Amino acid sequence: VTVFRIMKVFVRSRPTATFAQELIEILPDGKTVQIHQSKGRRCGGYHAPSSWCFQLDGVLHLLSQEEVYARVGQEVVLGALDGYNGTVLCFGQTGAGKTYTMTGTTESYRQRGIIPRAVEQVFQEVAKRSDHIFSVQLSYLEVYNDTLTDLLSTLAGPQHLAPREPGGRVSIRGLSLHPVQSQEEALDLLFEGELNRIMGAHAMNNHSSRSHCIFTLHIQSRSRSLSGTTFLRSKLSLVDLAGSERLGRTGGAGQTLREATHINKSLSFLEQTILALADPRRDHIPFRQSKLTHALKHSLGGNCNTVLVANIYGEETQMDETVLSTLPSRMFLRCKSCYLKCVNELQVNGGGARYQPLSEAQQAELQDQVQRPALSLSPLSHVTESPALSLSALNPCPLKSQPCSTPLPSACSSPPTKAQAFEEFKASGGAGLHRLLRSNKEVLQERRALLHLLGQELNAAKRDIDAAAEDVQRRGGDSAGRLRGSEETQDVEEALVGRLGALRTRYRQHHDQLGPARAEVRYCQHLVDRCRVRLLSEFESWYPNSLLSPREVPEGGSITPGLVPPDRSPSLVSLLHGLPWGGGCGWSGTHPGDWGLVETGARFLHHRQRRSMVVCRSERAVAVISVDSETARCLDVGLIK
Ligand SMILES: Nc1ncnc2c1ncn2[C@@H]1O[C@H](COP(=O)(O)OP(=O)(O)OP(=O)(O)O)[C@@H](O)[C@H]1O
Repeated sequence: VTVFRIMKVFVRSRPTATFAQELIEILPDGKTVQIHQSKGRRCGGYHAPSSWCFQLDGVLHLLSQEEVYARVGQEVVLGALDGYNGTVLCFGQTGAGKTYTMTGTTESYRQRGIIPRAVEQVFQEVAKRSDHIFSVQLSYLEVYNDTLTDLLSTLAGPQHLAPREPGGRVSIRGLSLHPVQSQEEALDLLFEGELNRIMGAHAMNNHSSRSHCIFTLHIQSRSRSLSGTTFLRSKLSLVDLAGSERLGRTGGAGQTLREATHINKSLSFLEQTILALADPRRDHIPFRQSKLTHALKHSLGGNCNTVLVANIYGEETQMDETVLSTLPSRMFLRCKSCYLKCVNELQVNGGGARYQPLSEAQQAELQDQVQRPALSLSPLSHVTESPALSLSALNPCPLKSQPCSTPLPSACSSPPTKAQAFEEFKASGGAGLHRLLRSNKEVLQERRALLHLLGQELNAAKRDIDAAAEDVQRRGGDSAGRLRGSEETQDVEEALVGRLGALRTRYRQHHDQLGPARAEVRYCQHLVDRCRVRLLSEFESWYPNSLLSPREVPEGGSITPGLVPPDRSPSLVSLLHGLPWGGGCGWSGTHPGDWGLVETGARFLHHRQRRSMVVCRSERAVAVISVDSETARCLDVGLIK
């Protein structure tokens, strides 16, 4: 019978200024949540009880990343180093903080999540447990629309493909395993995978939050002293599940609907699998129902420490999603240490949310999945084939001539170069990201300076040790020749030896700080790289849109500020020349079909139906001009001084 070694369930709430404390009540024991619903409110096709009470292993409300890790991650990591599989799994609605919990934000080192902290702890423990030989390998897998992608397949260098062992510990054929010797190496791979995920998401229409991600450390250890002891093997799986959403809520069609269907189906299968594992009467566990559950085989049942973190977004508008999709999921209800008592009406309602019955087509697809042979991995071709997100992408577009710097009415057919457009982007749509990049760079510089200082101190300590050791040696020689046995000599020697000991301790302390400091610099460097890639990739999607003609933009669609249609130029030019600051606010495109950038800070705001709004700014005033797009007549000018 498969049982969980330890199963814990936590709820983590994302902080919000409008936390619905009337509806979500956290009891003082820190382990109980009561959800209150207005009576008779219908949720998902059944009458919800008016009040639900969840008893958990902990409610992580307004806790820092460090505190969350201490409650959620530490024990699982220690278990993994002792040879027990461990899994931490975040689930919950979109935007509730799963990725924040698992990986953390790009904003600061302090806000790093469970994965980087677990990596840090693993290597700290490995260093401590010097009586054992450890080897650590790493894999990073993404499951999107029931397709598996190896997020580290792009890496050159030493890597192993996961073997298909007869006993079947690793069952995903083709998944690359990367040996890692240190925290830094492991974090490198984490960031590499994240980068691939971001770039893949960019290439594939931003599905980053629509995929499940499994970051796994494969740990193997053996005692150094006991010969003949067997290797202990364990897997530490850190799982960031795609956001659960009800299909109706997403309101999507086509790809969005397909994604949502896949997500919900795979989450439903995961739930069934966990329920089956938690039920001692079950002898068959349906791991092969979906790629996600297959990939998590050995990371859930058996001798596994499993921690579920239900991320919730505690705003009133999110209540249905929180209550329906996250808390009363049956997985959540029946897990060993989590039981639910419905204060009022649970028995009447039979408890638990019900999933929609599967349609015939869905059943057929499932049948097909079940019968499909072993999983295969799709190569990450979309990543490598996507346009390179490097600075070369910012080279001026060949179609465009020199930037126009002459004020109108001189004709100039040059819309902004790509590099200029990038500057514009950094000041507008990408301003937040650009600020973040700058602040991350500052943090990086600070950490680098600290590391440098530490290195210098370490070198100084080393020099002092060498000098003191020489001194000890020299005096030892002297005393052997001349002063042997005198009390004074013994005192001096003792003092010297004491000093040497103190210097060595100082050296060791600095040395111990060096590893984490290096890792921190690496981490910050990666944050900077990641921000840079994000900025570039967002620019790449912004840039073509910024060249759209308002006539090509669907009604009500947004137009990137900065560009105005050239065939409106005569009226605009005269209009702009009529403004209080004269012709300083010119604009450049005049060729039909071409586009011009309004210079000197004038911006095209939006175009709706027949109206275009242009904002021009000078040092003295701001003008908002409304133009009829058909006749190019000025409809209205507003001046703000
Ligand atoms: N505990 C928290 N403290 C501070 N900010 C948070 C917290 N949880 C989430 N956030 C912020 O909320 C936003 C959404 O979080 P996140 O991306 O982690 O959600 P998610 O559940 O992973 O969403 P998705 O399912 O779409 O991937 C992010 O900007 C994140 O930084």
